[in-house]
Amino acid sequence: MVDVKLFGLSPSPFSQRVVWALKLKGISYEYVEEDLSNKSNLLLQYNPIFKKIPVLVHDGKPIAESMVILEYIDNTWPENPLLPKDPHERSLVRFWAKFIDERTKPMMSFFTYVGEQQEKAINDNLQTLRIIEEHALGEQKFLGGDRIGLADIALGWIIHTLAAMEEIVGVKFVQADTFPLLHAWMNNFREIPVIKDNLPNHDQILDYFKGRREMFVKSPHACHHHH
Ligand SMILES: N[C@@H](CCC(=O)N[C@@H](CS)C(=O)NCC(=O)O)C(=O)O
Repeated sequence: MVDVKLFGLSPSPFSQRVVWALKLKGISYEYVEEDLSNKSNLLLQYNPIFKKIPVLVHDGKPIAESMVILEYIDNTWPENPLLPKDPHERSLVRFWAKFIDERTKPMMSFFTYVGEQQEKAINDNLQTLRIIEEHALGEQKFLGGDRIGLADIALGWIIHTLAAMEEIVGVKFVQADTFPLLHAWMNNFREIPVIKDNLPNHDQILDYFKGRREMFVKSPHACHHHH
C-alpha cells in the first residue's frame, strides 16, 4: 500500500503539475488543500525553506518544488515515463522543462501589473511563446516526442491558469493564426484523457483570480499569499 500525500492549492499551476503526473502514473494519493494565508504546520514542517506548495510526501518523506517532485515521481514509478530513454533526447526535454519552469512565474506578471509594466509583460510573454513555437515544437505532437512528458506537464498551466488570467485581463496570447504549433499543442494536450479529466474547475479558478487581482497588483508574484 503506497502512502502518498500531496499538499497543494487547486488554482496553482505548480500544484497541478504534480496532480497530472500522479494521475498519469495511476498513483492513488491523499490530497490536502492548503490555505496559504494560514499554512498548516505540516506544510511548514515539510517545506521549511520555502513554505510553499506543492509538497509531495511519500512514506513520510517530503519532496518540495514541482519539477523536482515530477522527477521523483518518474524515478519512483517508471510506468508511463515522463522522460525519453535516449540521453540526448532526455536532455532536450529537460532543457525545455527548465526553460518553461523558469518563465512560469514571470509570465504571470501581465496579470499582476497594469499600464506600461503590463504592456511590457505582455510583450515578454509573446517572446517566450514565440521561442517555444519556433524552437521547441515541430512535427511531433508534444514537447520532445509523440507522448506527453515532463516539459508538456510544465507548460500545461497555460490551458487553465493562464487562460483564466487572460480572460480577466482581456488578452489571448495563443491564437491559431499567430501560434499554429502552440495552438495545436494546446489542443493535443487538452485531449489527453488524464489531462481532460483532471483539469481544475474553470469557474473556480476564475473566481479565485478575480478575487485576488487587487492583491496581485501590490504583490510581485501571482501565487504569493497575502502578508
Ligand atoms: N518553484 C515552486 C513554486 C511554488 C509556488 O510558487 N507556490 C506558491 C503557490 S502557487 C506558494 O506556495 N506560495 C506561498 C508563499 O510563497 O508563501 C514550485 O515549482 O513548486
